[in-house]
Amino acid sequence: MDNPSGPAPATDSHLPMGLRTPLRDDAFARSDDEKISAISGHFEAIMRELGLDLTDDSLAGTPRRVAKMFVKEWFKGLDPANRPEVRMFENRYDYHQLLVERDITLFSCCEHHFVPIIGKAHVAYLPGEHVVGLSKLNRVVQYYARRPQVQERLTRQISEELKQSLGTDDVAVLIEADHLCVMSRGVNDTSSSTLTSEYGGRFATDEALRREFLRQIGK
Ligand SMILES: Nc1nc2c(ncn2[C@@H]2O[C@H](COP(=O)(O)OP(=O)(O)OP(=O)(O)O)[C@@H](O)[C@H]2O)c(=O)[nH]1
Ligand SMILES: [Zn+2]
Repeated sequence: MDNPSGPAPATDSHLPMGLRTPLRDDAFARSDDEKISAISGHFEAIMRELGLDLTDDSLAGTPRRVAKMFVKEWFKGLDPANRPEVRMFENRYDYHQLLVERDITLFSCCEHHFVPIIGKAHVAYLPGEHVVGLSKLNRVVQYYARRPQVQERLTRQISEELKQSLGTDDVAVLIEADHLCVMSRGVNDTSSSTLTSEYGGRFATDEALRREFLRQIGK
């Protein structure tokens, strides 16, 4: 959704300072279409500098394609207008055991190199008086993944959002991901992967519960 110019809610104002994605105050002063036009021009300059011929049929549309991909797909989680609404339902089933949403597809982008981070997120919580629609767990993961990220902050942002939305500290998040910046350049290591986790409430204190979560996600 485009933001008209004017004050917009600051991204992550609901999160503690240290967990917020660093953004300028005027981050949403321009509409998505204005950003796509500007980024397209900047990316065209990069391609020119690399010596590419922008009159080539196959390359001509690339600057705009990349700009659109950045604004509308890869980085759409920067815009608070895209923050998913997480509605809770009364726990009529009286279900209070572990609920695990595992193997959530995760596409993110390394904020140091602007190349993909690809992996899976596993999240769990202990339902109290309310339960959440399952897809909302996936949506929360996707919202925070679709930003320039480091895996540690992504893990904690998802955990904090779920604690607030679900109204409980009993939340677990584990992310396993491959960083293309490690695989395709620099150390060029294609076999290592990165695991991060955050355990809140009873997951932090109850080792048996944590073990059960890890067993259920196959760890
Ligand atoms: N902690 C953390 N580091 C990350 C993540 N993604 C990438 N990095 C690291 O960020 C670091 C950036 O370090 P620099 O030394 O400035 O960059 P570089 O010269 O490209 O480093 P090399 O990758 O070692 O070639 C690298 O070590 C990356 O592996 C992440 O999600 N979390
Ligand atoms: Zn990187």
